[in-house]
Amino acid sequence: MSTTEVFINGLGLIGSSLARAIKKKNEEIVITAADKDKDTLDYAIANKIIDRAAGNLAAVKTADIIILATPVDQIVTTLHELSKMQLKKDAIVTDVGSTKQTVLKAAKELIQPNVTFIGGHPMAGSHKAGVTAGRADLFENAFYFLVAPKAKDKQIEKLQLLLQETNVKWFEVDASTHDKLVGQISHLPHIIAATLVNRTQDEFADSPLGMKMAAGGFKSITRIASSDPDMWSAILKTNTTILTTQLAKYQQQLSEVQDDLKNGNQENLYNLFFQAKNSRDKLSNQKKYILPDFYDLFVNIPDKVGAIARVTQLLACNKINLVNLQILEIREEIDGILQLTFMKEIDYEKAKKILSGQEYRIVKGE
Ligand SMILES: NC(=O)C1=CN([C@@H]2O[C@H](COP(=O)(O)OP(=O)(O)OC[C@H]3O[C@@H](n4cnc5c(N)ncnc54)[C@H](O)[C@@H]3O)[C@@H](O)[C@H]2O)C=CC1
Ligand SMILES: O=C(O)C(=O)Cc1ccc(O)cc1
Repeated sequence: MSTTEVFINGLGLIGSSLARAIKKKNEEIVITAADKDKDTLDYAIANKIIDRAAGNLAAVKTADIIILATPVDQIVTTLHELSKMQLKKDAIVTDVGSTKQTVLKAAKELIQPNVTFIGGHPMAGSHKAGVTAGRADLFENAFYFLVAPKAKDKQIEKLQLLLQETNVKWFEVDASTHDKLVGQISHLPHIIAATLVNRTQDEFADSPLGMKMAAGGFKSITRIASSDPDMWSAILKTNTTILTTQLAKYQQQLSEVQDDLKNGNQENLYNLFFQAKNSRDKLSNQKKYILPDFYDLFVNIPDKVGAIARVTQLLACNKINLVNLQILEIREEIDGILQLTFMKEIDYEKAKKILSGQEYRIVKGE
């Protein structure tokens, strides 16, 4: 039997996590990937996440399974491009985009004989992005939507077998139901988190200390505001009608709270929190389908040339695997704060010990 070939377009958090899961189960499957970012492909080759890096879509021609894992507007563009290319007989094209109606509409152009489109959407991820944040167990126990009006059972099973190592819970649904559901539980919360952060920032425009005093509650409700703007603006663009309605209903609830406050309606205000607590407590009691933890360490960086390079060098020399690095504050003549993100607690602990033994001060994460 010939080796299965997989082509992945977009090797960020989701694309690379799927690649890792595929390789974990079947090392012999050949994975070719394309990404607009060359460093991403270099990293993936160096870390054996994929076998071949492609400069364009040409290699899709020999692929048995094509996975589209770019921001959702780019998935639509790629589907238009694929519809003009000759794909392999019996090829399966799938995607991981967060909206499905727009994607399914574009996929209708894939009318080649024996080519099947299966819309997909894993309901797990993170506010972290990029190939370095991906992991084989990212989707463990998460729901994975399938929207496949034209696919036969055999083809769906083929995709499920390829992604078996992800250990997801498959859930077949139609595109419109999908977009309404994720609009309410995922897209609307991202809009609320982003607007809350911006509103609060505006409120404290003249007193930056206010924002710095934010406590646990503000941080947990706004965690997802750290998500990638490219990805989220693309999601909103492809779920506009549904989100407009959902936002209007949400605004209505906010207005009711405002009225209750103005009128001193304590009973309504009590019920607001009582009902919400009941529903939210039930959610917490469900089995944990949630995101894997990352470990963030915040380090004060002296205002010296090469100080950041020395941190990464120290970590590399001690074989500490860093998944993300972000400069949080850097102003002239003021020390900067570097946010170092680790996937494993052991890496985080080692880094903390090594850096605090040097000239660095751990400012958060102790
Ligand atoms: N991040 C999350 O939690 C989840 C994201 N999704 C969906 O998965 C898709 C990918 O998201 P992530 O992996 O999180 O984003 P990401 O930003 O980590 O990765 C996207 C990758 O696509 C590449 N890319 C962008 N435009 C491209 C183009 N035109 N051609 C080739 N490569 C291109 C980027 O360089 C990047 O490596 C999106 O459609 C998103 O809606 C689905 C479930 C969860
Ligand atoms: O980080 C979070 O809380 C998420 O909500 C992850 C996520 C982001 C986008 C999706 O389409 C599905 C899941």
